[in-house]
Amino acid sequence: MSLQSIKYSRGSLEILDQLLLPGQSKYVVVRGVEDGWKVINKMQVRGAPAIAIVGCLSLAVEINPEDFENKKSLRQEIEGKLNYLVSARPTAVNMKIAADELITLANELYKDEAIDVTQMKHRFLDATEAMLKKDIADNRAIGANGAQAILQRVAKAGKTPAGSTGSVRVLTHCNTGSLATAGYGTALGVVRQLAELGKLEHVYCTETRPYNQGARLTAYELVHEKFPATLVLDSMVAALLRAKNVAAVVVGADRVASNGDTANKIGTYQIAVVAKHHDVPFYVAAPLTSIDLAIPGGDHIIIEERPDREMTHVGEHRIAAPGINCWNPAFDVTPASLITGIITERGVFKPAELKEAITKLLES
Ligand SMILES: CSC[C@H]1O[C@H](OP(=O)(O)O)[C@H](O)[C@@H]1O
Repeated sequence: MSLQSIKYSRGSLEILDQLLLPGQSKYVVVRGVEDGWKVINKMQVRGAPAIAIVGCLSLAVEINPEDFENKKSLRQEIEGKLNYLVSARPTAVNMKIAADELITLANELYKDEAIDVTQMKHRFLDATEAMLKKDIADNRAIGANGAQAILQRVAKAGKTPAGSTGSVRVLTHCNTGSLATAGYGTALGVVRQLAELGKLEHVYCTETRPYNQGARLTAYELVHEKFPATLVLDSMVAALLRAKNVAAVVVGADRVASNGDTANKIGTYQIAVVAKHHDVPFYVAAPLTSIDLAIPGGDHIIIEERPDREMTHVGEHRIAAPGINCWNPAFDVTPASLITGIITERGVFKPAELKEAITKLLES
């Protein structure tokens, strides 16, 4: 049983094939950008941060053995291949942000006359490899910030925590753990931190149809960690919040707009509506690399639509009547008005504060 979604050393990249989990734990070799695009598009690896890291590392393993004639050809290769990788899946912004940052780096290295083409390549490889450690560090900070925010919210609301130790029950959706990142996770990182503090009474995870990230991946992580956890159907969320004294909902994000509207796995929006109805705080956990200040609101986010077969079949077994039409958006947008706070590695922000706060952080 492995929770390591990405295995990398310079010149070698493998990803855990998440289409086979939980039945099989099998790694797939990624030899270059074409392989990287395919494993992302097929969702053998998925999760906004993991998509960006695997995409960029697939370019790293491709260019590592190559001897480029000059800096211009290397720069052109980097820009062209990164922009191609962005097309693998349109909704998560992390790959686009990583591509833009690495293209900017390549342009700076290209202009720096003190650096030759070999040094330029190695500086670029260093930058792509740094993403792995940074993501894990960011996730641990998200976990700490999120756990503190939830515990303070519960205490302030005067709600009786479920457990005698002041521990809380939380609900999460989809998979936002080690299998969606370089490790530890975002929303599941908050769950891990609550557990490390001895404050996790119980965690509920939704199955998250049709890819079943919750039933197949989050449940896999929670069992691996031996957390007190229960799988629920997507259709059970209203009954759960009514009956089980859930203190907070914490989910991930694929793209957060500058006003706080958030695109996340399909089903997130209706969970937020139900949480509002039951006065349960609803948190989004996301690194700054998931925040897109270039767009004003959620209506500007492209929502990926996936193949009908992902709905009509479970593996090779057909579960829907042949001939029925399907609508299979992979994400929906939760309006900022339904979001209590956006948990990042640099702090927890109300949606209305987000743009100004992140702008200041990025400027500093
Ligand atoms: C930290 S993962 C963020 C996000 O990505 C997942 O989508 P997918 O499984 O389609 O890649 C899900 O929306 C998670 O919340």
